[in-house]
Amino acid sequence: MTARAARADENADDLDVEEALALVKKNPGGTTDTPRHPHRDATAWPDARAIAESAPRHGTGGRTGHLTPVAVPLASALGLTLAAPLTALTDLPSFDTSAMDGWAVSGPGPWSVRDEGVLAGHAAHTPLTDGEAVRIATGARIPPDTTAVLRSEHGRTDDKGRLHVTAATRPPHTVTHGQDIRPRGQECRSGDQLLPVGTPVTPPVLGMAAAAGYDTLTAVPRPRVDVFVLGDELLGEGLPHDGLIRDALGPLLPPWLRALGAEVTAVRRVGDTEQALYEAITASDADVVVTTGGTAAGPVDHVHPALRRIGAELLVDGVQVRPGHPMLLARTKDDQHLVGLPGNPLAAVSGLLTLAEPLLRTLAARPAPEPYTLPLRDGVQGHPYDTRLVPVALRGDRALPLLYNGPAMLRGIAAADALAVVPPGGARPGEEAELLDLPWTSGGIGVCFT
Ligand SMILES: Nc1nc2c(c(=O)[nH]1)N[C@H]1C(S)=C(S)[C@@H](COP(=O)(O)OP(=O)(O)OC[C@H]3O[C@@H](n4cnc5c(N)ncnc54)[C@H](O)[C@@H]3O)O[C@H]1N2
Ligand code: MOO
Repeated sequence: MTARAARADENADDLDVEEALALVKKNPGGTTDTPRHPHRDATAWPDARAIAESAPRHGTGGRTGHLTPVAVPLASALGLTLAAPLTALTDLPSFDTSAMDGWAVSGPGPWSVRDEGVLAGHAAHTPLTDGEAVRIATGARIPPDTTAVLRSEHGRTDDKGRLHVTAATRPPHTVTHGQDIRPRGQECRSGDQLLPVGTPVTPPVLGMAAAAGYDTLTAVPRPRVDVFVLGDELLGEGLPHDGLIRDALGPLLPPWLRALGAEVTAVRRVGDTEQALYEAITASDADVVVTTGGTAAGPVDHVHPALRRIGAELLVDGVQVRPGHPMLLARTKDDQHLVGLPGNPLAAVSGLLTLAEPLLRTLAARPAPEPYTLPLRDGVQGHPYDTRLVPVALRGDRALPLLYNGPAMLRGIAAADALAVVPPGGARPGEEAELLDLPWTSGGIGVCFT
């Protein structure tokens, strides 16, 4: 690795002095050589995720923890979860239907052909008599007493206008009873359950619901999220200057939250005072408040004091993960949670996936992604106590750890397909690592951001 690359691999996970000493000294308060975690109140990474996932079940959400279901027009329901079974409101097809363009025929041929044909979307036709045929389009209602549909490529009319079966049918020259007729109720009967509660609403679910007679779906709504971006040093546009830097999280968080199932109801810059933050949180009626910055112990880190003043219950106060260890989760009201993301941008992404993702998933009743692992192409340096989340690119069946993975850097994650979960102590080349997918790599950018 070049010196430049080594610098790019900087991780704020670089040990602080206290942590480094803890590795070489005996545990000061104990009798063994096992180092004690310097942030003993911090929650282990898997536990933090579990707490975030179950947090809404202890609020007003009740046992399931999800938001109260509502009737949602089909056009707005993509990505939601069904809160009532999708039960057919009609038989499908709702009438006997022609499966092909051709002729509806009655009895054995040859047939005399009626002058007027039958198109899709037209009401009942007069019954056919034995030996009669009528031109019919795919999807058109079958006239009563039709015995089969003869495909247009399997029939020809002679010079007297009589219809014959050509040799092309199998067996040749025959049309079997019921052929190319979709009988009413073939797919379902009115009242049949088509999809159970908990089904994610995908494009085919929308189509199925419309076909089955629905205009709205009973679904769990998207959790409403207010984003408060803290930091008087942040610029909304232009180049950094005079100690001011661009706000990277204002543009990053809203679409990512939407991809996690949220409706982003506000994105606001909040001044670096406890009062401003207190007012912003108490005025919010969102299901989830996400703050960025101000989680550590600096002179303008106001998240903890504001939460104390509100009387919020801290569910997670620091997590044993790098980057992002100062992240927090609080219950601000019975039906409102606050996720405090650290200000360093990759640390904020870590908090988003550790705390916001499971919290939003429960509120929206979305299914948990299937955990999966891949071998790491290169070894990854570990933190002595904490889990590391490291941006990786997926190349074939291996995960390639990316440089520029420090907490203040976005260059690695911007090129990544996933985050690898590296346990304390690190991972060797070829070792299997759990992967957290980024929503757009699995779902496609158009699907997940609508
Ligand atoms: N004494 C300690 N200092 C720090 C610790 C610690 O444990 N003890 N932890 C460090 C770690 S790790 C992180 S991460 C940060 C978390 O700090 P805060 O959440 O309080 O965030 P800020 O201090 O407000 O900002 C940190 C850093 O990030 C920049 N920032 C903030 N918001 C944005 C944004 N929207 N877009 C781009 N960059 C942003 C900010 O300018 C700072 O450079 O604390 C460490 N310190
Ligand atoms: O190292 Mo800190 O944990 O970036 O967030």
